[in-house]
Amino acid sequence: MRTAYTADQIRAAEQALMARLPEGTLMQRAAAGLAAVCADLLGRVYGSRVVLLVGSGDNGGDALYAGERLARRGARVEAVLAGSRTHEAGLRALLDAGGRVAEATAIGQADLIMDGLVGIGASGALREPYARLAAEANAAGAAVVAVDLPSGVDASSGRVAGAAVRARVTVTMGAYKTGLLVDPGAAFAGDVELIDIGLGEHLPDPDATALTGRDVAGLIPRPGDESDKYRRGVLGVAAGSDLFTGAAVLAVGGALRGGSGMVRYAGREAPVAQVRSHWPEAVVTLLDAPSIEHVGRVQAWVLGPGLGTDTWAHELAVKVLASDVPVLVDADGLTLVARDKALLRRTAPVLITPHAGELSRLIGADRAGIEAARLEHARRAAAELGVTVLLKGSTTVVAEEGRPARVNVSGTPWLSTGGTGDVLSGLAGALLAQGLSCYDAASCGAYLHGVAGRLAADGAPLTAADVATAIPGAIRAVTSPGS
Ligand SMILES: NC(=O)C1=CN([C@@H]2O[C@H](COP(=O)(O)OP(=O)(O)OC[C@H]3O[C@@H](n4cnc5c(N)ncnc54)[C@H](O)[C@@H]3O)[C@@H](O)[C@H]2O)[C@@H](O)CC1
Ligand SMILES: Nc1ncnc2c1ncn2[C@@H]1O[C@H](COP(=O)(O)OP(=O)(O)O)[C@@H](O)[C@H]1O
Ligand SMILES: [K+]
Repeated sequence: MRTAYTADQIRAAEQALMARLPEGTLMQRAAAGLAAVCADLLGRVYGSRVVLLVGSGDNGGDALYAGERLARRGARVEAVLAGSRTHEAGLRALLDAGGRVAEATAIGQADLIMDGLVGIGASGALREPYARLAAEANAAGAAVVAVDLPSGVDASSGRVAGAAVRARVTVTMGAYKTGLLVDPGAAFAGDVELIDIGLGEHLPDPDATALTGRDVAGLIPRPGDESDKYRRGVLGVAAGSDLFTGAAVLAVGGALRGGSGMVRYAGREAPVAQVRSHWPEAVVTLLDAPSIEHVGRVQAWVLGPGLGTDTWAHELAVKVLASDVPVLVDADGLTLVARDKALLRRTAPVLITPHAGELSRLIGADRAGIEAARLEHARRAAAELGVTVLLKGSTTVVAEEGRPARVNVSGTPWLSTGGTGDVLSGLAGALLAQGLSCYDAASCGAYLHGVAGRLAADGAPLTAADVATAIPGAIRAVTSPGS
């Protein structure tokens, strides 16, 4: 599991560690790791041109000491001093090693640019001349290596309030910062290399985590010798309408690949006909009234994809949410509960799976604001609504009160096509039906959905149905990697 921390958490851990070490030790560890990554990127250090963008704090200090190391190996290292102050000892070390101070025009000549403008000490949007230097570095065409995090990205949230450095690689010190895992920040970070500076035992519980394939493999159930279809969990799907039949087909498609023992589909005439013809495996109930009385026992429900928002759909939502099993609410189900939030007050768990637009209706925030601060809004929704939230988008965030947010980056932008969300709701619902908590079902579902998206796309457009088809391959990839 990748663990990530806020700037305050990192700072506190650093202070605890620093108190036990001779002054400057941590910065030398950071600089050594940073110089090694830069040397790798350069291939040949001797004769290469390296430009350091140096801010007034210790982030600039890291850059200067790393620059010193590269200069000692024969690189031509130039420091652009952006702040009103400069880390003095670092600058002296660089100059002693043959580096020099240069104007910003040097940026255009660089083979590699090191962004040491600001790190975890930053506050607010980049000020001048930092913002201009960030833009020049982005325009230069050289590989940009961000020190600790790309300047302009908020370490704790991933917010980008103005100009920001777009890094090829970010060399982060001691531990991941939450803002490196969450968009928009994550998109600026490039590949993130973690340098161990010994913070380990001083770190508190993480602010956010990201599951790895191995974590997912450890969490998802596998059938045992004694399994039967009922014991493996039965999922109910209440989705689709006469207008939107595809959503029902896709949600059931995702559900059938998610490992539950059985999928029961309940709906109106048109989606029932479609689900029957696509999925002989599903047990289908044609509802002549909005009731789940005759559907049979299930261990969890998926409610909402393509369901419509009319009175009939509302009545069905009321019945599903009145059940005593976990319910995943998606799409039109979210519109229904946004109108009538009392529906969410139930004793069994609720997992909601909105995209930013759907979440905006639920918590009265605007969509762009949610996309700019995904973590904050997912957490706020979890707290206000008392549910687990899976916020979809370029980075998926799973938030639940009292637990670190889980961030998922296994996906691909090819997933941004109609219907993939319906597949996700079926898949995550199937995991709920197998007994996973909302938190685990959401984060494992998002992870597998992302991997399935990658497998389905393989560099070209995909359809939502392709994603559903690729789910078993994704499960195989995490449970038996290399096979
Ligand atoms: N303290 C240590 O021993 C270690 C520090 N480390 C490095 O030190 C960094 C933190 O250093 P600092 O606490 O000195 O802080 P930073 O170097 O991140 O930035 C603080 C400086 O930037 C200025 N600043 C803040 N926001 C700004 C903005 N929006 N626009 C322009 N200027 C802005 C401030 O005036 C301040 O002078 C870490 O990110 C990491 O790179 C690491 O080397 C690990 C060890
Ligand atoms: N840029 C992106 N990168 C990775 N995944 C994405 C991106 N955009 C969307 N997705 C994923 O694609 C799916 C889209 O779901 P959703 O918005 O509900 O679409 P629909 O309602 O058409 O099914 C979600 O799982 C989301 O996280
Ligand atoms: K930086």
